[in-house]
Amino acid sequence: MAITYLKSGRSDSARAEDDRRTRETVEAALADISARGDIAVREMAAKFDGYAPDSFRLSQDQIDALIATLTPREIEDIRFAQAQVRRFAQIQRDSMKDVEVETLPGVVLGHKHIPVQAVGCYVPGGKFPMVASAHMSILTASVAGVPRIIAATPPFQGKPNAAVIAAMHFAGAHEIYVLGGIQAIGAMALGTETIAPVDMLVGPGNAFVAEAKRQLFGRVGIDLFAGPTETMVIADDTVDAELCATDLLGQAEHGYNSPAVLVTNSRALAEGTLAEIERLLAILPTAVTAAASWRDYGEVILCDTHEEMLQVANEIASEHVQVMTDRDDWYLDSMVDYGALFLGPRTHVANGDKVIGTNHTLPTRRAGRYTGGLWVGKFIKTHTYQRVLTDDAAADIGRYCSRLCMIEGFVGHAEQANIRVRRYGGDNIPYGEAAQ
Ligand SMILES: NC(=O)c1ccc[n+]([C@@H]2O[C@H](COP(=O)([O-])OP(=O)(O)OC[C@H]3O[C@@H](n4cnc5c(N)ncnc54)[C@H](O)[C@@H]3O)[C@@H](O)[C@H]2O)c1
Ligand SMILES: [Zn+2]
Repeated sequence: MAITYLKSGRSDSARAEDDRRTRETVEAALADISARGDIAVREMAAKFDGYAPDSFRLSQDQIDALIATLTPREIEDIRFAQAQVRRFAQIQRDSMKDVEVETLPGVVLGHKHIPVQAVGCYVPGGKFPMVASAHMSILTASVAGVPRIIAATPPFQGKPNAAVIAAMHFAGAHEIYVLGGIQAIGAMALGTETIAPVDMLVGPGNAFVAEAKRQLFGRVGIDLFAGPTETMVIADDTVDAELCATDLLGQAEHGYNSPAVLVTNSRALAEGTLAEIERLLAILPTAVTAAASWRDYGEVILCDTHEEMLQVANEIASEHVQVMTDRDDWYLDSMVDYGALFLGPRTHVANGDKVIGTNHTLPTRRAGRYTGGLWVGKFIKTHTYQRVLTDDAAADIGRYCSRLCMIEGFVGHAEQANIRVRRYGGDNIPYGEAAQ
C-alpha cells in the first residue's frame, strides 16, 4: 500500500485553532443578539458589512427597482437555472410517498409528510453574490410547500445585489432581508423585535455562518453543516493536467479556506497538475483567494491503485467529488462518503453549482458520512399515526402490550392496554397486573 502526499495542506492542529476562534466569536455574537435583539444586529451589520439602513427588509418597491436594473438575458438565465432546480426538486418530492397500511388485522399504521412551517434561507454573498444559492434553498422550500420562507443575504460591495435579490424573489421568498453572517442567522433563528423567528435554518455560508447554524441546532432545525467549499478530483491518466488544475482552482476560488484535493494513481498527472496550477494562478483573476486556498489547503495524493484512491476519497468525504477515470461507474457504485459526485470529464462542479438542477448546498467537514446535501426532503417532516379498528385487534395487540409494559415495570402504561383488553376483549385482568 503506498499513498504519498506530493503536497499537503494545513495541519490538524492549525485547523483546530481556527475552529476554536470561530466558535468563540459566534458564541459571543449569538448571546448578544439574544440579549439586545435588533440593536445588536444593527451594530454587527455596520461593523462587518458597513451597511445599516432603516430597515434590513426590502420592500416590494425596492425589490422591483433592483430587478429592473437587470438585463433580459440575466433574468432569462436566472429563470433557466431555477427551472432546472425546480424540475428535479419536484421529481424528488414526488418520490416521497405517504403510506397507510394494515400491518396486522385491524391495525393501521401510516406516515404523512408535512412541510416545516417557517424556514430561514441564508444566501451567502460576502465575496461573491451567490445567485445560485437562492435557487437551492428558497426554491426547494417552495417546492416542499413551506408556508413561510424568509431569506437573508449580505450586501455585496455595500448594497443589495440585484441578481441575488431577483433570484430570491423569483424563487418565492416571502420576506427578503439584506443581512449577512452571524447576525442574519441569529436574527432569523432567535427572532428580534422586527423579525419573527423561524423553525429551521438552511443554506451554505462561510465558517461563521456554518458555525452559527451548528450552535443554534436544537433550538431550530438545520439542514446540514454546509461550510466552506471543498473539492476533490479523482483522476487517472485518461485525463490531462490542464483539466484537473482548472477543476481544482475552479472551486479553490470560493474563499481563502477551500480545500482542493487531487487523488490519482498517475505520478505524471500529479506533477503535471502541480505545474499547471502554478501556470493558471498567474492568470486567474480570482487568484488571490484561490492561491491562498491552494497554498494552505491544497493536496495532491498519489496512490498505487484505484482501491487505495477509493479508500482515501471515502476517508476525506469531500463535499464535491469529481471522478474522471477509466472506471467511473465503479466509483459511483463504491463511493459511500461524499457530498455529490460529478462523473466523467464532460461533467464539472460549476454545472452543479449554478445550473444543472441538483442542489449545490452540500455537506462539508466530513458531514457526508451522515448526510447528503440539501434537498426537498429536508424541508419535509415525516409524521406517523396509528389506528386500531376492531375489538379483536384492540384485545390482541393489547395483551402483548400489557405484558411488555409489565416487563419494564410500567404499570400505568399496562393499564392503558388493560382497560381496552377488558372492554373490547372481555378479559378479567385485575388492576395493575399483566394480561395472560
Ligand atoms: N457547502 C456548500 O454547499 C457551499 C455552497 C456555496 C458556498 N459555500 C461557501 O459559502 C461561503 C461564502 O462565504 P462568504 O464569506 O463569501 O459569504 P457569507 O455570506 O457566507 O459571509 C459573509 C458574512 O460573514 C460575516 N463575517 C465576515 N468576516 C467576519 C468576522 N471576522 N467575524 C464575524 N463575521 C464575519 C459578515 O457578516 C458577512 O456578512 C464560502 O466559504 C463558500 O465556500 C458553501
Ligand atoms: Zn463552487
